[in-house]
Amino acid sequence: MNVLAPVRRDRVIADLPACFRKEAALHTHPAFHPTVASACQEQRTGTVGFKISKIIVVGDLSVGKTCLINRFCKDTFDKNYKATIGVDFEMERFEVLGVPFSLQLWDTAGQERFKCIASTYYRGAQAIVIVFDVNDVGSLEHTRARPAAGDSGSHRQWLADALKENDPSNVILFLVGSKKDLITPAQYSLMEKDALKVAQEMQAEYWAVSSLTGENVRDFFFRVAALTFESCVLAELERGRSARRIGDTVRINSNESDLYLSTPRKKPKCCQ
Ligand SMILES: Nc1nc2c(ncn2[C@@H]2O[C@H](COP(=O)(O)OP(=O)(O)OP(=O)(O)O)[C@@H](O)[C@H]2O)c(=O)[nH]1
Ligand SMILES: [Mg+2]
Repeated sequence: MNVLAPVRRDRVIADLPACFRKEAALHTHPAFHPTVASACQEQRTGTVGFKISKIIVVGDLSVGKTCLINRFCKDTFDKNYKATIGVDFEMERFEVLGVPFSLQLWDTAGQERFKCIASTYYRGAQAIVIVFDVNDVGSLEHTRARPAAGDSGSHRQWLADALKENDPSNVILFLVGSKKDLITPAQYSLMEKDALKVAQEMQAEYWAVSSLTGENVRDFFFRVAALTFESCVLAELERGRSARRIGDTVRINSNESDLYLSTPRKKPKCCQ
């Protein structure tokens, strides 16, 4: 796809999309960070408009990573399982607060035998999306390294593996429960308690989606685009400032409603 193609009208983000659950959100601000909003208004976003941000999507085999990307990018759904071999990617262009912003969505293989190919593409991600199936508690356990009691065998450790190739303090994380259409509301509420705990431990933002019905898919990717954009602009501004004031400490993001972004990410327990 030509990255210079015009931005589709339905990829224009003028307001910060809301989080899914405030208990596990990257932040709960009602609007874009004021510094980001004014930088965009004054066209001081530096190279952000020319960059392509890499988003990697990881998780167990058959949890629905490919379907999630296809629902958003192509508005299609295939009920037949076709394993991803290695990796695949889709490009999506947005316009956020008037600034062009491109995301490269990397769809990786969940199957163990293709994982070594896929993991070579993990490097340089701005955001990591870790997908599990809300109907399969094992796939939630496999998102982090620590095995559940009594769970034996190989553990895929999606978070730890993806973080190994990236700077944990500069990457934003999303934990996504898929196939929400296959679970009853009662079962879902029970499962969500565990998922929120895992998301909090990872310092990830939690979402639950269905690629079959499309529920929350567009809202989720808009939130990914908006938060990745916000973090890119803040990083760009910080770089500009520190270049001008070498030796000065510049703190541009401090507010109590930031649940995760104002504190550097600790190494997750699973990596210790
Ligand atoms: N009911 C339902 N089925 C889904 C949903 N998402 C995916 N599936 C089905 O789950 C199976 C696996 O989906 P994929 O998207 O191929 O899974 P994947 O995570 O990409 O798998 P790998 O490429 O092997 O890692 C397919 O049969 C899909 O039709 C969903 O939201 N609802
Ligand atoms: Mg796939």
